[in-house]
Amino acid sequence: MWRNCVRLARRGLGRGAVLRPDPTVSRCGVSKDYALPNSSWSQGMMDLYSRFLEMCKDGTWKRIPSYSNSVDHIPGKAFWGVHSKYQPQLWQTINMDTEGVGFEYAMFLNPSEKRMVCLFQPGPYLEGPSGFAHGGSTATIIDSTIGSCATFVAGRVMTANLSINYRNPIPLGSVVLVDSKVDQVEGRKVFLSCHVRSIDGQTLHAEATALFIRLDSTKSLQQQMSCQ
Ligand SMILES: CCCCC/C=C\C/C=C\C/C=C\C/C=C\CCCC(=O)SCCNC(=O)CCNC(=O)[C@H](O)C(C)(C)COP(=O)(O)OP(=O)(O)OC[C@H]1O[C@@H](n2cnc3c(N)ncnc32)[C@H](O)[C@@H]1OP(=O)(O)O
Repeated sequence: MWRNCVRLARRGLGRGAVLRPDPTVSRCGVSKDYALPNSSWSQGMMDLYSRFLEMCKDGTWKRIPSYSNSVDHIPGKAFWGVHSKYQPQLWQTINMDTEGVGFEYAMFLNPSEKRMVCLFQPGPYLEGPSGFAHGGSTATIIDSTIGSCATFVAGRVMTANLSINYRNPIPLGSVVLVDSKVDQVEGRKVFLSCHVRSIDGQTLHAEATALFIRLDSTKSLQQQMSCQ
């Protein structure tokens, strides 16, 4: 909002002027795709990213952009925009304006396999044990990847259960592949699983299972979340 105001001011609009939204600016800030290469990405991250981009060419995989103001870019049934106050600013959690310090990532969807992968390079702000990623940051990237996969098949979902086994710590600055897939859909329940591996596939860092519940369309998100 503050950045919107600054922009309007820069466009020379004073008090009383009719304010038309700048299409490049959302309610929540300037639209920016955070899941694009930047100078903090290691060669390993770049190589993996290029490999997935290559696999996008025949349509098997799709790159998922990441804006902090909307999740409506996830293909499929996703649509969150109706709940204005609670419109998810999901990626605010993981998108940081300083490159390289937090979550550097890119997601790719394989629609026919109902599979979402995330290339993830954790930065120094995510430190838990000295030199390694905090388990909570690993949980966040797993939840975000699995959640995006669940969103693709079921639309508006929330995590009901997330179970993670941490097998090997993730060194800060390394690159791992978070690989998630839908195992089963039963009514409103979406069961998924996920593996986090080093890019050479030799190290299993974590494995997870999750249950996501599609939100009841007859209830508002506010009712469902018991707030207001
Ligand atoms: C401010 C809004 C921001 C929301 C952001 C969320 C998503 C972002 C948007 C798009 C997604 C894009 C990408 C996704 C990326 C990341 C996702 C992050 C998601 C989160 O970070 S999200 C925060 C943590 N998450 C919670 O804060 C949930 C708190 N919770 C609840 O809000 C309710 O609990 C809810 C809605 C889950 C269910 O409530 P409900 O009323 O709709 O459904 P109900 O309780 O009737 O359950 C129906 C059937 O599921 C079974 N069931 C339910 N829970 C179970 C469990 N834990 N274990 C085993 N079975 C379970 C029941 O037993 C019944 O089964 P049956 O039908 O067989 O009887």
